[in-house]
Amino acid sequence: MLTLDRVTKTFRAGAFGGGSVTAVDRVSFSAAPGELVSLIGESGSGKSTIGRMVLGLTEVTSGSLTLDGEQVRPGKDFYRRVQGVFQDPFSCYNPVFKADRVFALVRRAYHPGVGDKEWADRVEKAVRDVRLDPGQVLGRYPHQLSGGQLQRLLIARALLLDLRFLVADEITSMLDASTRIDVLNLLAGLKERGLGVLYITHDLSLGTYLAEKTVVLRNGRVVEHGDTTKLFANPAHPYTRTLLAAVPRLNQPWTPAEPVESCAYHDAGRAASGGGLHETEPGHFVACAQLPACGRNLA
Ligand SMILES: Nc1ncnc2c1ncn2[C@@H]1O[C@H](COP(=O)(O)OP(=O)(O)OP(=O)(O)O)[C@@H](O)[C@H]1O
Repeated sequence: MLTLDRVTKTFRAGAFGGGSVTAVDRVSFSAAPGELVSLIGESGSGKSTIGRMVLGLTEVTSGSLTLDGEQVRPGKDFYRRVQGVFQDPFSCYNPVFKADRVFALVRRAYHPGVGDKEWADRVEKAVRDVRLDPGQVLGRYPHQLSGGQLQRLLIARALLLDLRFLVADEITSMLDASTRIDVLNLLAGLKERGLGVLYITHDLSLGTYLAEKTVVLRNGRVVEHGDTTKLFANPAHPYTRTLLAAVPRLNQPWTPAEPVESCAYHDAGRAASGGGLHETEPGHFVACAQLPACGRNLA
């Protein structure tokens, strides 16, 4: 179980590091084994910073982030259980080495005692598990493989570890529509094996496809979270409603949501109960309970 409890990340920013940016502000949610949690928000809302903290790549400034009750401690044992897959699969491979060198690196680091035949069998199984034909992909250089194939090889690489949790950060944004669905189906298969997944995306429609839970972020804060079906059927926060209404149209520029942070109730709500989230229905939480007041800014 991944648990974030009021996790905050502040970066130093500005000339000589004099200023600071709060990229993530008291974010709380959890992801159980076999559950996919979709983290949605526009650019700069803090999604990747959360993903990086879960992966132990960025330190938490305050709050608690635990996996199965233990604080995230980057190291070999941790990365056996937690892995990340990112947007640009090409950047994860060294172009001068064959793509399946990523498997050899896993073997060297985590399974040095496994014999050649057994390792080859494990690699073949992992590659088949991500619906690739080993004969078609092994022994090839990255430029000889498609983005979708490379992305799937990275997931296969993760499967060779005792994986409990996967952070998938915009993994489908560089893929064409049909490959995107293939990769999403793959994530669905991983969930069925009991893997927890944090699925980071700015694409609402992809978020709903697989996620049990959705967390909507804005400027580093959770504005709404909960059961995906409930949240999409009955979005309570004006920002979520704006996101849902903002389906791109060919002849219309996308209009970003108006600020709602000035809403007095929003701040009062936060003060009232720490995280400030109000349960609008069982399993559905919103950052601001006096919604019409917030909505005023969006009217
Ligand atoms: N290392 C850093 N130093 C200073 N500020 C940072 C750093 N990393 C991120 N930020 C800031 O934190 C905020 C959140 O960034 P983050 O990359 O988490 O957003 P995001 O939602 O993932 O955006 P995108 O969808 O564009 O990737 C931004 O304002 C960003 O400029």
